Amino acid sequence: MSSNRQSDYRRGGADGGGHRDRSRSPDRNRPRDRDGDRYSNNRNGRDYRDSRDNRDARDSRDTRDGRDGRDGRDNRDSRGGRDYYRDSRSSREVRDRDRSPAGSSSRPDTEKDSAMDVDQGSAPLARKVPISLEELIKKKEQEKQALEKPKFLSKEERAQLAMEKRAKEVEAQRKAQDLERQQRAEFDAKARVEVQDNNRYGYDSRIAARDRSDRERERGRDRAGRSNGDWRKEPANADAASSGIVLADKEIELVKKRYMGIEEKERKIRKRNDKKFVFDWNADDDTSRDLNPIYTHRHSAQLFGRGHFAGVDVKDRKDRDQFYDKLLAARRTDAEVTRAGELGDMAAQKERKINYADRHWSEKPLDQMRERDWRIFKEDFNISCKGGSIPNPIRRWSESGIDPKILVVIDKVGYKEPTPIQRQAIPIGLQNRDIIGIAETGSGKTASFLIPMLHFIFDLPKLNEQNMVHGPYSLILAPTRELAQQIEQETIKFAAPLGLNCVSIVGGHAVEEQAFNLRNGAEIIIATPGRLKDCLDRRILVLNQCTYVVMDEADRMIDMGFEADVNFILDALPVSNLKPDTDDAEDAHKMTMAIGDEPNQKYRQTTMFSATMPPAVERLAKRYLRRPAVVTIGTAGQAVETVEQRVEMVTDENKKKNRLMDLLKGQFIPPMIVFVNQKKSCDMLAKMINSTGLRATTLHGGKSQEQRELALSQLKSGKSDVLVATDVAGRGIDVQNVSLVVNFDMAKNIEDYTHRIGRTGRAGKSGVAVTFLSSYDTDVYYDLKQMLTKSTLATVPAELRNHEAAMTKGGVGGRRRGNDEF
Ligand SMILES: Nc1ncnc2c1ncn2[C@@H]1O[C@H](COP(=O)(O)OP(=O)(O)OP(=O)(O)O)[C@@H](O)[C@H]1O
Repeated sequence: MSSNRQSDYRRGGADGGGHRDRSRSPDRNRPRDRDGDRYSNNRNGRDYRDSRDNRDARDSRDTRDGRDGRDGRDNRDSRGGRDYYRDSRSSREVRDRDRSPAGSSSRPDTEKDSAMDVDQGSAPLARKVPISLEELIKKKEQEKQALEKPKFLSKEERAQLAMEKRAKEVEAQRKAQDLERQQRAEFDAKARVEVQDNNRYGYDSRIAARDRSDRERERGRDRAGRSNGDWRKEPANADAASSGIVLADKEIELVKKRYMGIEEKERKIRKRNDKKFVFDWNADDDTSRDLNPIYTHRHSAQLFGRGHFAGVDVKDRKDRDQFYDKLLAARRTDAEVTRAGELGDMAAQKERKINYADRHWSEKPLDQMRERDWRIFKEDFNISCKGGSIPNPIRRWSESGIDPKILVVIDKVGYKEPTPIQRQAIPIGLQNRDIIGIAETGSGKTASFLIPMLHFIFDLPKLNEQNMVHGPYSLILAPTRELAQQIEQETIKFAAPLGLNCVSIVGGHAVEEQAFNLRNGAEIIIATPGRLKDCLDRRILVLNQCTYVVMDEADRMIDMGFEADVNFILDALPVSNLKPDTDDAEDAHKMTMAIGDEPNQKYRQTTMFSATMPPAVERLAKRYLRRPAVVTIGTAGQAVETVEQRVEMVTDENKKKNRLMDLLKGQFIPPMIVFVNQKKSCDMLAKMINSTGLRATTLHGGKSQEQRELALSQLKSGKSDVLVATDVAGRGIDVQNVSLVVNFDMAKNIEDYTHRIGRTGRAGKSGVAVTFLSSYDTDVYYDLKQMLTKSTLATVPAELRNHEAAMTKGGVGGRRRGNDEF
């Protein structure tokens, strides 16, 4: 071994002993360069690359060999002057490694080192002397200091260390895997043997599975008993538990979240108008599950028997209730039982009483009707009234207090139930009070004044030779001949069976003829103002004993310029029976009594009825009516709700005609009425309609009375399909079952419009009214718009709704004919 060393020395020359060692060392002991290549085995040692590692290695060798003539201390100094330090222990390891192949010394490292250092520092190898104690201590001290110095590793060294560490880890992992693989292989082999055995002995795999699950559960319970007693948690932790780690649910969730990337629910951002309370924590943030024991022992519903609600056994509950009932009953004394019975009876009686008192008015006898019932009753029929003490309305004809003979007639006529206006106006009329009655078209106003009038006349002495010369007992004024005649027909229906005589005095007929009709006297006269005035003027008729006056469609009479005539007629009435303008006029008792000593003398009763009551009528009312009761059904002046109002904007005359024909030949069933504003338009349209196959007839002021009466009777009898008329037929004309009214020309004012469309939808039946509206009708745009808006069966066309003239009362572009003009 020493000869080897020597030869190495020789061969190495100036390269030094370090090089000798290297040549002998196996490859793995060679230092590596930065790329990991091993340095070449350079013989002369001069070709070493000038890498830091090489320099380190060379330095360390030079230091040991002392060939460069410098002592070890210098070397150490020079080493210390470099920008890095080597761990003294590492140095020793390197030295040991270099020396170990030589195996020349068995001395402890420290000794060797000391010896070498002494050799290197002071003398050549031959003069080796033992190291002194001081030096040894000094050396130890130096080494200790060196150890305490901070150590800095180069990047390569750090990489080397990391590589070694990783290699160790990989090795450990590989070993663990090998072990696991081996265990599994053993387990599989064992399981195969077991399965073979089981099959051999017919062991059912399902039983095996069940046993296995039983065992699992048992194990779970044991474990749960040890921990917190919640064995249901165990399966979730089974894997962890098998590895000796029991994780809480929360921890498992966190682990999952970390490794499986469970998405965090986004926190709700509270909006301004959102719910009042928005909690800014998630359900997951609730820690009560971990901390509160209530969650560890959750309650599960206990169900008893089939069909019972969770946790409630109905039968059991019933039994228990019965038990307590029996117990309470047994404890009660006889006196208590009797008292309880009495109290129960009293309560039941009280309830019956309340229920009885609260019955609907239709279930109560008249004498049990309370103020509240009458209020409800009036609301039910939309009745409103004002003016003094108003009697209660009529619920049934039988309760009305009307003379039974009249009731028989009413029944014969076929009026089963009174209409709303009849319910309120008749009892007021029977009290001999003055009335203003306003109700929609076709609502039975005629009977409202006829029935009290007949009742009134019944109290008066029968007309005979002596008293008939003083004229009729009652007078009905109507604006048009047709209406007067219609009222006459209606009156005859009631009066004739009662033995009362009625005569109409209207224009168009010879005065002589009417005088002839009056020859036998008449309790009731129905007249138009003009002709009646004529008759009064001519002394054909006197009104000396007339005590009941009706002005039907009073507003129309004024509208037609009859106000002066009406005044003349009313002034012709006797003044002796005028009501006083005091509270007595509202006193029913005083008003029904005879005046003074005259047994047949009664106060004059004056009534006015219409569907519309414009302010001008009030002037008339103030002059001739005494403390009238005003009865209104629904809203004054409103069109009847049974009429569907349609408005079409058609200006062009030809288009209007075409549209009219479309309507007449459409879905509507005759009779139908077409209103125009001019007489000539009536004839022209009737001709056109006749040419299409429909039968049309006309009614206007230019026709003879016979022609007018014929036209109306033809329409009523069904001989004509269409009546083309002016406003002459607009008021009060009652033709049954008119299905369609067409305003070919819009009426001049809203009142006329209301009466025109009221020819259909009468007596509770339904009808349609179509109105052609043009730019010439702006005067009525506003009122029409208001009326359509109020109706539930009408729609306002956009052209009308947005029209300038419909925005303000009176419209634009023309002056509205005001009521005060008359
Ligand atoms: N109580 C009633 N029961 C059944 N039908 C009735 C009743 N009262 C009136 N009528 C009928 O109703 C229709 C309309 O009656 P009426 O002509 O008196 O109405 P109106 O209110 O005077 O109408 P307008 O305002 O158009 O003159 C008539 O055919 C009449 O016979």
